[in-house]
Amino acid sequence: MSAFVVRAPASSANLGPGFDSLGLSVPLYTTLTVTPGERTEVVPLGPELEGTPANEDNYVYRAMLLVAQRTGQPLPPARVEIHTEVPLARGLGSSAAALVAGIVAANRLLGSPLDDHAVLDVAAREEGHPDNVAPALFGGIVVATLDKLGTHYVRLDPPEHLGVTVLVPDFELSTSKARAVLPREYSRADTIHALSHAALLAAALAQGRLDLLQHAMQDYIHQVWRAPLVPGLSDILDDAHKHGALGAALSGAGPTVLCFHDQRGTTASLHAYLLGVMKKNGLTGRVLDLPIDTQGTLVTPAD
Ligand SMILES: Nc1ncnc2c1ncn2[C@@H]1O[C@H](COP(=O)(O)OP(=O)(O)O)[C@@H](O)[C@H]1O
Ligand SMILES: N[C@@H](CCOP(=O)(O)O)C(=O)O
Repeated sequence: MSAFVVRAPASSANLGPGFDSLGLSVPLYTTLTVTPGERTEVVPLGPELEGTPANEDNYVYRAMLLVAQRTGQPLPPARVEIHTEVPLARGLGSSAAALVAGIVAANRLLGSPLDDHAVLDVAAREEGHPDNVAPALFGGIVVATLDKLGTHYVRLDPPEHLGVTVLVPDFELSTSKARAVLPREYSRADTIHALSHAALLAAALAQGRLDLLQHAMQDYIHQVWRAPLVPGLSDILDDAHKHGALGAALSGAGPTVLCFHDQRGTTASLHAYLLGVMKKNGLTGRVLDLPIDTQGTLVTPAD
């Protein structure tokens, strides 16, 4: 088998009330160059991956082994070079991109015994929720569930003109730490609020109802609990729409914050506002405008 490249995108999960069930992909990529050979080598490259293990403990390699376990076939030896543009532990799904890329690479090495749905199921079970891995695999916006019966999903093409602005602070927040602050139980009122807003948000995204996003993205399931971990988040959720955002949410478990914008307009005032909130809170970071990635994970021949 010749060498090949797997490219998996970053993702922004939850989008407010779609906790563990709704996400979209953005064009920042984790790339694996896989060269079948005599022995296994894991080679993390570039500054973002400094400190990640260069051996079989690497998260990408552990993801590859999941396919061997699922199929009962041993993983053929290969050199796996890993590069990523996704900032780690910022709420942009770096672990999901690494997981999906590893699973897709191993599946390819084994002659593709798993179809796309099975790849998603392996990834979602490992991650524990499907809202990052589904858009990382399929691109676009994905609504997904994971339960005892498996993983189910609907992929949506992004509405025309819908763009994303992300504020990526210069500090890490691990997903496990940001999950640990969530309550174990929710009131009936908060549950109904979340269900109705997540359903409205999915329908609004499906029909391109950009006018509904600001309202539909209201959430009391996770953002209120995580706000103390992300200085400035509450201000942005309350006020970003006054500066041109169509809606705002904590991206995944944070600390990145996502705003939607209309690509036909300018985001200059939104950028100035977001940078100002960061400065007011003594933080540094960057603001990026990104389209929504529609390709998901791609496999191509290596040069
Ligand atoms: N390309 C990669 N190679 C190896 N490990 C990775 C890679 N991307 C992410 N990881 C692992 O995932 C961790 C971040 O995962 P997580 O806390 O879920 O944050 P997020 O997925 O939001 O970036 C990193 O600290 C690292 O251990
Ligand atoms: N639904 C999860 C999403 C975590 O996303 P990540 O990009 O922070 O890994 C959660 O909110 O915990």
